[in-house]
Amino acid sequence: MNLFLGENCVHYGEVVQLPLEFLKRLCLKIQSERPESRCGKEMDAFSGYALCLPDLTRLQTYHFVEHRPTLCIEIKPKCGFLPSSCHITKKVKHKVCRFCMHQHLKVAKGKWKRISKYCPLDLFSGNKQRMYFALMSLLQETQNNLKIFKNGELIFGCRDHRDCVSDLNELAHHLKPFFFPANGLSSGLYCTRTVIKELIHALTMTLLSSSTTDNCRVGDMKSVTISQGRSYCDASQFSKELLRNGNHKTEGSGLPKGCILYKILQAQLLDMLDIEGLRSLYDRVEQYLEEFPKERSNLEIDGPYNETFYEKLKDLSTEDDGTVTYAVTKIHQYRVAMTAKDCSIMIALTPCLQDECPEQRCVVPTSKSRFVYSVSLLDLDLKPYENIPHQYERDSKIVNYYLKSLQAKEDQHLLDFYKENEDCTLVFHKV
Ligand SMILES: O=P(O)(O)O[C@@H]1[C@@H](OP(=O)(O)O)[C@H](OP(=O)(O)O)[C@H](O)[C@H](OP(=O)(O)O)[C@H]1OP(=O)(O)O
Ligand SMILES: Nc1ncnc2c1ncn2[C@@H]1O[C@H](COP(=O)(O)OP(=O)(O)OP(=O)(O)O)[C@@H](O)[C@H]1O
Repeated sequence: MNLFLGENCVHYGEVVQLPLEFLKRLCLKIQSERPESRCGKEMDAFSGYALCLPDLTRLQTYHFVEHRPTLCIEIKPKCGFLPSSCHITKKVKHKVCRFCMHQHLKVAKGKWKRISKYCPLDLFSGNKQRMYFALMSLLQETQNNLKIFKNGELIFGCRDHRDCVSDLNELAHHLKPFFFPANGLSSGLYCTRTVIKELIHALTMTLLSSSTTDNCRVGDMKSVTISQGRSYCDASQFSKELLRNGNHKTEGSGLPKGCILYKILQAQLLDMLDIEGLRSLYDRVEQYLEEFPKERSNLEIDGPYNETFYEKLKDLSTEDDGTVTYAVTKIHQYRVAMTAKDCSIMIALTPCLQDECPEQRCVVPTSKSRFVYSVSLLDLDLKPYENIPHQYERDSKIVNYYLKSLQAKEDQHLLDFYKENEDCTLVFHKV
């Protein structure tokens, strides 16, 4: 993932050995504090090893600001494009993004109370207006897509599904000293709006800023284009609003090459066949492994995830020659894409003075303040090969449920229409 996303934002951490007794106690402690939906997960307490990562809620670049107050915004942006694969069987997948469809199922299952107005395609559009709408929607309905930390402590967003702190006035109160250090802003609605606007501006700037100094190889790969697919989602509230106002063109200004959203999107786009196209390739590999189980390591299903592995990912052709090699390459690419679709961005911001920090590209100016920032990525462990059948089932569940709720909504509209027009409805009965 480092080669796709750049070493500046990827932290491998350090493998550390820990006493088994300590790990066992830690495991028990964590298990009792897990949100209900994650109780099925278990920490590996028997390996004796752990991964020690830096605290990514803190600034990762400049150490002279180490003791200053820090804000960190964690965003889990999810999948930022509409698939265009010819293997797709349900047309709706070309028009409505996975996140927006999934919202309906999540609300029905009780994972979240309300449908979010956030649409990843707005965030990944590179269009500042659409990005503003996306970030504002995240602030209004954080779900598990937005968290804000102050000095390493969670002050906004969900700790778990029952414990969701998302009072914008309270957030503005926390943010005011960062964005308006000299005060001068009265409190109340105006203040909240102004402070939140400043936060969104700072986030947009960091998400669009390009890093030129890392070893990211996105440029090495032929970039995967999304021109075949549309750049907006039919379910996005932003697009609907535009259409309602008679504007039929949803703009996507495009992302600057090298910015974090561009890199994540490029990695996501390695999913070129969609899970519907991938499923049969998975079956091909499974069948082969049944016959030749020892080949598993030669096919590098479980790594090592090194340069050779990375080189293989560069083959973007989608012409199936019927070989196991082709199937394995597409599976590897899919796993990288899925990882990029589920990772989180940590943006750390620390105030800095006018004459501090010579490298302007690491500074984001706001109306009354100035911040040094660092961008890091979390949750980059490659999604397992074994997940593929599960992904396939989940995909069809999401799409089917969405279609069902769409149909129910249409039926309701029709019913309401008939009710409203009851007086003048002529009904013919067969005699
Ligand atoms: O499939 P999705 O899009 O629901 O993503 C899952 C996430 O749900 P989300 O939609 O973000 O609320 C899900 O997030 P939560 O646990 O619900 O916060 C996990 O990140 C899951 O990954 P893994 O199986 O734990 O490795 C994610 O599963 P993968 O599909 O990435 O394996
Ligand atoms: N290095 C870090 N620095 C700061 N915060 C972190 C770091 N790692 C994780 N977190 C916080 O913890 C949350 C959960 O982390 P993560 O998603 O990596 O756990 P996980 O691997 O999904 O856990 P599990 O699968 O055991 O439930 C993140 O969303 C983030 O808020």
